[in-house]
Amino acid sequence: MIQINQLSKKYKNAERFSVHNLDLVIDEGEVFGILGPNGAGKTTLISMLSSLLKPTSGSFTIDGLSYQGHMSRLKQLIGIVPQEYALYPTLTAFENLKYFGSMYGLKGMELTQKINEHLEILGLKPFAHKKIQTFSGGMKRRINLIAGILHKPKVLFLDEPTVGVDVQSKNAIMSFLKELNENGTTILYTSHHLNEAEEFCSRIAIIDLGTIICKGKPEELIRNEPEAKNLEEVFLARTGKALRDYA
Ligand SMILES: Nc1ncnc2c1ncn2[C@@H]1O[C@H](COP(=O)(O)OP(=O)(O)OP(=O)(O)O)[C@@H](O)[C@H]1O
Repeated sequence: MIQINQLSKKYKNAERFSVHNLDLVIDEGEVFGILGPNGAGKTTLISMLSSLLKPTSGSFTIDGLSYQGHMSRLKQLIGIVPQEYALYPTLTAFENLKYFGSMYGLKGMELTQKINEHLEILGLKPFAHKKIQTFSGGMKRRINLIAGILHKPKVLFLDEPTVGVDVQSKNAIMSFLKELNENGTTILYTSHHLNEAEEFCSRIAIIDLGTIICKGKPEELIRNEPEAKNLEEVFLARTGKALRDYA
């Protein structure tokens, strides 16, 4: 479903590559987790795959399509839920979702129905006509998520979808994502919540300094790391305890 070949990104004036010669294959129907310390290159990788950022070198295909020459078909195929809110604070939840849906060619009754259906599932129906600026972080995360999936993408890219939300919002988001995956959406997701990733992902890659340092099923990674009892212990054993500050 996603084939990544020797993908690299070096930002202008940067001293080092943020993603370096990365190879990865993600199969249809997977929930694939990209984990790594701050600055490891997770957002850079997802932004390239989402066509938001141009690679320095290397290539990738999604469902057999490369971003060169297939941009509009690729955009229809993928959904993006970025780490930063992409919402307009002075518009209502409904107006925001109408805007995002229309960007993907949805309109009329079909769009209204889809918006209402998703607001209902994620517990936001009573707030449909309230402005986003009055929403809590958890509510904004759920709207951000709906904005990324209204067009029923085959592949969904999520950059830390549960950062800064309470347990209730986190549960609502995760059970929604599980259902999406069960209905056929392939998911690529980044998170710093290792327990969540251990439970949610079919496979995981731990990346550091822009390269993959290990990958596999969560249980395999734990089994292969001497003395590790969970993914957090694998993560620390593989990436070390030093702080990761670069600028
Ligand atoms: N626009 C940019 N210009 C220059 N360097 C950048 C830019 N964006 C990111 N970087 C650098 O690229 C590296 C990877 O950053 P990236 O945001 O992809 O990491 P990350 O794994 O998503 O981190 P986090 O967990 O903190 O979100 C970092 O060293 C960062 O400083």
